[in-house]
Amino acid sequence: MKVAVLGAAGGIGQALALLLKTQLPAGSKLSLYDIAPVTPGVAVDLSHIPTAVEVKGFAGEDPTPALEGADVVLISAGVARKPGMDRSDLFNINAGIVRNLIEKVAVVCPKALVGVITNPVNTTVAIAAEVLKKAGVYDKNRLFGVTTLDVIRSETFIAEAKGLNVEDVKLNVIGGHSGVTILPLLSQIEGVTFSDEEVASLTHRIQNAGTEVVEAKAGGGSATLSMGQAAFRFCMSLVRGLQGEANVVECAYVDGGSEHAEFFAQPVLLGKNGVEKVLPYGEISEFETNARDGMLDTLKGDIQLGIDFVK
Ligand SMILES: NC(=O)c1ccc[n+]([C@@H]2O[C@H](COP(=O)([O-])OP(=O)(O)OC[C@H]3O[C@@H](n4cnc5c(N)ncnc54)[C@H](O)[C@@H]3O)[C@@H](O)[C@H]2O)c1
Ligand SMILES: O=C(O)C[C@H](O)C(=O)O
Repeated sequence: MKVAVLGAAGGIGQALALLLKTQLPAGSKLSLYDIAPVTPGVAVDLSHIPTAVEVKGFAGEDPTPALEGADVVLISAGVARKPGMDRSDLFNINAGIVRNLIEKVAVVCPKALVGVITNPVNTTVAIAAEVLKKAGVYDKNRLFGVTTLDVIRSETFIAEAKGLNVEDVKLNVIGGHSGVTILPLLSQIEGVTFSDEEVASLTHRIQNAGTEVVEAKAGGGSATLSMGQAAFRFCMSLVRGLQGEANVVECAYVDGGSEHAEFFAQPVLLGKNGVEKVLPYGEISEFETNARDGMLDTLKGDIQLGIDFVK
């Protein structure tokens, strides 16, 4: 199993690389790429940790050596938000970065499962899809927008608010990954009830949790450590699916034939070819129905921006 992290010298990349070095299955290869010259050094640093995972680092303009033979590619290359910015403000810089990296993926490892972390995810995933289509190698089952941070935040905040064991909180978060497009399905959590006020305030907190971190870091970036953990969880689920494990399910932003939008975050069953099956997200409340329907113009606009960028 070979996992490549693009953007590996950054805040997310380094946290993710550490988790992967310590917890990928024995015999795996971890390949780190970033334009930053420090990247081979990050790999040397990690290589002193005694695990059976081989780590190599690559810097410079060309990610090709890092991508050769990759089964999974995770992309966190790009710029992060500062206070006062929306994720969409990152489009001007990050759209081109994701396009260029995916062009290389299309040539070097077109069968890899690709997880896009770089914001604005609602748009960068559409960019990735268009680039892969242009190259004639698009497989919708192999491309994912990583929305796992919304899931782990929901689990954490709900457990805190309701005094639950966080291990027992399981839920789907659907839609996309920004503001109103993030929709946690609180009504589906078993064994708890929420007042209307709790639903409104928890939903709002989950939708704005990225901004909560951006403001707390006061210009020093956005979520990196929690995102490292979220990307790690998602990557391990991809790996477990590739290895043939049954019943591996995660929510992710995929081209899954949704009636709502071309890309939509919902639960997917993972397997040897990426998405084995797009799963229904189940019954939802009236509040959630209104929130879902209300997000769609925003989500579709974000997706169209990505399609237009490549065309
Ligand atoms: N999907 C999510 O839930 C989620 C969560 C947090 C952050 N993010 C996004 O992830 C991205 C990275 O965040 P971060 O905090 O790690 O930022 P960071 O600035 O710490 O790291 C980004 C890294 O990307 C590298 N980079 C820039 N251009 C590159 C290129 N062309 N090729 C390879 N590497 C390149 C930089 O050198 C840097 O090391 C941001 O766009 C951020 O908004 C997404
Ligand atoms: O909010 C951001 O800009 C980063 C990330 O998308 C997050 O949700 O923390």
